[in-house]
Amino acid sequence: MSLPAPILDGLNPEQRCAVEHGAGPAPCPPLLVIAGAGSGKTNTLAHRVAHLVVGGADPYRILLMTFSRRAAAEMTRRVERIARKVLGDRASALSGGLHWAGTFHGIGARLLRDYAERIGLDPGFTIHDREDSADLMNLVRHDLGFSKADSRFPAKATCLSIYSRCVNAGQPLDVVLGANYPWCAGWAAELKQLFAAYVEAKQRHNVLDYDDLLLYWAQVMEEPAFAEEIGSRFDHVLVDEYQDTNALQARVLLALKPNGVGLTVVGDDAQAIYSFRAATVRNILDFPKAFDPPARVVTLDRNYRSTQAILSAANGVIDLARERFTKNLWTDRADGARPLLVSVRDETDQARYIVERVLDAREGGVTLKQQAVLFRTSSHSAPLELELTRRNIPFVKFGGLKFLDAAHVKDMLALLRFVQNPRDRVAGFRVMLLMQGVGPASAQKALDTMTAAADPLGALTALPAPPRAGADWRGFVAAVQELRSGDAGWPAEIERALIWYAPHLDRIHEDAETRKADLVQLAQIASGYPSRERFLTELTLDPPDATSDQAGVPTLDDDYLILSTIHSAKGQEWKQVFVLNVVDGCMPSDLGTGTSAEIEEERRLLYVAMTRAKDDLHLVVPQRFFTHGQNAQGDRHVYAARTRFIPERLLPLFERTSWPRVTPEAAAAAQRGPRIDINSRMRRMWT
Ligand SMILES: Nc1ncnc2c1ncn2[C@@H]1O[C@H](COP(=O)(O)OP(=O)(O)OP(=O)(O)O)[C@@H](O)[C@H]1O
Repeated sequence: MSLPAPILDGLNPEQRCAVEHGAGPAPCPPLLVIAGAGSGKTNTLAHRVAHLVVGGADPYRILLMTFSRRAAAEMTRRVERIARKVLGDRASALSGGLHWAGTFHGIGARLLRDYAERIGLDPGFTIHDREDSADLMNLVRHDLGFSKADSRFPAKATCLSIYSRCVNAGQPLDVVLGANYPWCAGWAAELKQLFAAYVEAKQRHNVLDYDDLLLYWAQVMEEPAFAEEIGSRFDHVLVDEYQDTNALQARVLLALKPNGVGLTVVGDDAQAIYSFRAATVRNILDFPKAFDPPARVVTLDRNYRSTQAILSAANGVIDLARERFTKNLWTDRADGARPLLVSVRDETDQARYIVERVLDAREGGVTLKQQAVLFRTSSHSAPLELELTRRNIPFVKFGGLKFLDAAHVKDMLALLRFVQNPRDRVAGFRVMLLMQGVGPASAQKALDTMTAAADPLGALTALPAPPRAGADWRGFVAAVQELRSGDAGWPAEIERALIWYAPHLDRIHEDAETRKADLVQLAQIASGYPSRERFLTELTLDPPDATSDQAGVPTLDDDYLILSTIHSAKGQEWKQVFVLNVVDGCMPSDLGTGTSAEIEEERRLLYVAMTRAKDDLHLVVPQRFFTHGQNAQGDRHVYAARTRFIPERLLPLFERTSWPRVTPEAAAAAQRGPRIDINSRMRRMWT
């Protein structure tokens, strides 16, 4: 059975090729779909999966890997909708969604837990996010004596980045230092020692970091027996956003399906924006020839999203890229207005301009949610956030401070993680220090005893309370025991955890009440997961990333403007899009102009931002920026130039304007009224 004609007819010939590829009883050869921006990639992939299911593929044997959990959920929903149209109630196999849909890291975590016993891992392992990993790195760095005040040893975050790049890019330390961290090259021997000790510490504490999820998975796949066994669990493996995967992910993928049978990858090299995480566009470029015969390549270059005028400008920008593989996009949508290149005086005017335009559009029937403001770096939106708050315009921001980064949310999660895995030292340390009378030394001592014991919780219970902690300590031990027993059940145990945490929250934070609202939200999120373990794993791997000026994200019925970093805007579209600070220094970012590869990535970022717009696109260019480190009325500023990615020769693709407009009436008014001879006054000053 295949998708019926009315469903397939909605697809263009190339999309249909991608959907129907490999249908039938013969093994399905590998497929690469090069999908330009707005060319219906998500739609096509969803139809392909639905087509497979309708054709008889077992949904439990389909592995779908996307860039975020949100994307996986969206894809599953679409697949279900399409399959249900065809199969009706018989689509019930899909009722729980696709069983194996998620991110590379999430799927890795699940498989590692499944195979934990056989690969020598304790299945109760917990996962460290970047901040926890940096904390543990710091602990180890300190233990080795590298953190002495007089040494210029790299900071913990730098150490972690270096480690992470070695692991993800699969490159030796000296290569990574030479290419990416030349200022740290003198520390190669110490860094090696540090990383070895870091790995040992993770194993002692029974924790894995993000990179381990891929690294361990890749190592498991090196063993032919495991590779065969894991690969044979899936008939089809599909990967979205393949341009943003790294060398390790490609290794895992090729080990899962060495001959490429059942493998589909989708991506767009023009939208590769994650090389700072060691993603490599080579994965997508080298994919076809990894197989013999090479993978089939289907290119989607018809864009359904933007007007021709917006596409022409975006094509113009990406045409100047040094190296390009995909073709220019085309559309049969009407021309539309050229994107605006708007010159404003400074960031304050930029904010005012946007607010004015956003409200105009809303008057014209475009809801706030259909409009988005995009920026290179989270901090760029600060003046706009102020203006929006002042004007009472609700907004939700993506890609900035994460909900989970808030100290109180981290405290609660640390407690749950410690309960899940009492050897998790970073979690234990954080929780213990919340109590009055427990300092670093007594926490260290308690954790050392636990680490050395076969039964760490038994050891904790047997420990005497630190002298000044008394009742607090006993309450803590009782809470940990109770939570560990699982008597309250999940998610009710969150309430129990809160009972323990609330008095500490009240004591530590003046704004405890507002913070409690976040914890209520955390409890709500928790109720969406079947167990403590799944909650902790999924939340660490793909944290909710919206923060708003209010406590909590507005409900779905509310209308709100979207603010987002360009990275977080990936895969989305809006009717009207504003891009902030389209100037050199912000785009390309000062931080990203080291190498020509970095500059190329910044160019692609602008391209990604521009291709999010359906009807109206505004690129805003403030003329000057106030410098930091002066009082509010200070007037020190620097002048900025339009981004180098829009040179003179591209200007005809844009409509240039400045704001606020000087109207003829205002100009005429300046000509009327009293007159003075300013020149003679100046001369008189010296006579
Ligand atoms: N065959 C089609 N006919 C009409 N509209 C389509 C078709 N395919 C896709 N679209 C529309 O095109 C728009 C872009 O689709 P989608 O979001 O899947 O693009 P994408 O390729 O994932 O984009 P990007 O890579 O830029 O995020 C959507 O509004 C979608 O409904």
